[in-house]
Amino acid sequence: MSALILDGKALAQKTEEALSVRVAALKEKSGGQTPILATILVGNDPASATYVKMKGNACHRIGMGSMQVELPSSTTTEQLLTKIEELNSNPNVHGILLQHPVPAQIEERACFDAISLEKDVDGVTCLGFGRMAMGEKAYGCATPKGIMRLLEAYDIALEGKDAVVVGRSPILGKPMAAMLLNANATVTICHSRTHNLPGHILRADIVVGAVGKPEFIKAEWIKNGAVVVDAGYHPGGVGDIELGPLTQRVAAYTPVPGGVGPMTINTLIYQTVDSGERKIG
Ligand SMILES: Nc1nc2c(c(=O)[nH]1)N[C@@H](CN(C=O)c1ccc(C(=O)N[C@@H](CCC(=O)O)C(=O)O)cc1)CN2
Repeated sequence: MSALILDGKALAQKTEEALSVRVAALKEKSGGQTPILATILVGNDPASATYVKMKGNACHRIGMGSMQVELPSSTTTEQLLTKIEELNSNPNVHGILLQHPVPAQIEERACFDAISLEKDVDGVTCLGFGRMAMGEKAYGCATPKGIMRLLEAYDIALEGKDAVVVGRSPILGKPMAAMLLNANATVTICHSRTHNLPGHILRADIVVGAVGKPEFIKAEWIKNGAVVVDAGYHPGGVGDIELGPLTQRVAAYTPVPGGVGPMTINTLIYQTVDSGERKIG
């Protein structure tokens, strides 16, 4: 059996074409206004700098504006909150992205939650999470929402399926589980204290690797015919799941790179275009 490749890179590229059309229409209608995403990078973590740059490039490709805010590693929570408030009240800004992680002295949760709901296009606020989990309108958290969009594009059935999410972080594992539950999957969340992790994963029709540890989830723990989603990306181009032997015996899988990562950025800009249309259009 040869598995279906859930190609996030191709889907993101295709979606960008449609987003460019929407941005151009908005620009025409408003006499030149486009949605604008404000990105905030605190400190000098090279990976974070790369991701923020990739987000700015994606905005540029679809003709949308971006505003890059760069703050030093010594930034305090209060200083960051002041900057977020400034962006909340700037009518030209339609989405705000605070790149995670921030330096240790900053209360990241307080800063995420300071982002106004209408500009929370990265889906990181408690309010947005709560609304999403309750089935109310809110922008989804970028990576899990990107995964849901990818599964939908490839017609992967979720209803009644056993889904196991490995990882419980606030911007990945927890919202992923809530989104799968909203799609009527039967969801198990596994984490560092889970007993018999292989046993849980072996039952899964859908496995989501969201632990942030290279090849932590072993191929032998995954049953034949499962759908494998890997949200990890580590040096050497490996994810959280040991993929190699699986490609011949699972139903579908996300490649690393080129699977979940591009959908994270695509979902961020997709939701910023939505936000821009609400304000400008
Ligand atoms: N505020 C946020 N912070 C972080 C998020 C997030 O969604 N919101 N996610 C991650 C990092 N991340 C985006 O910020 C991200 C990671 C990886 C990729 C990606 O496209 N990776 C490529 C490979 C990388 C490359 O080509 O250099 C891939 O998988 O194909 C995009 C976004 C943590 N922080």
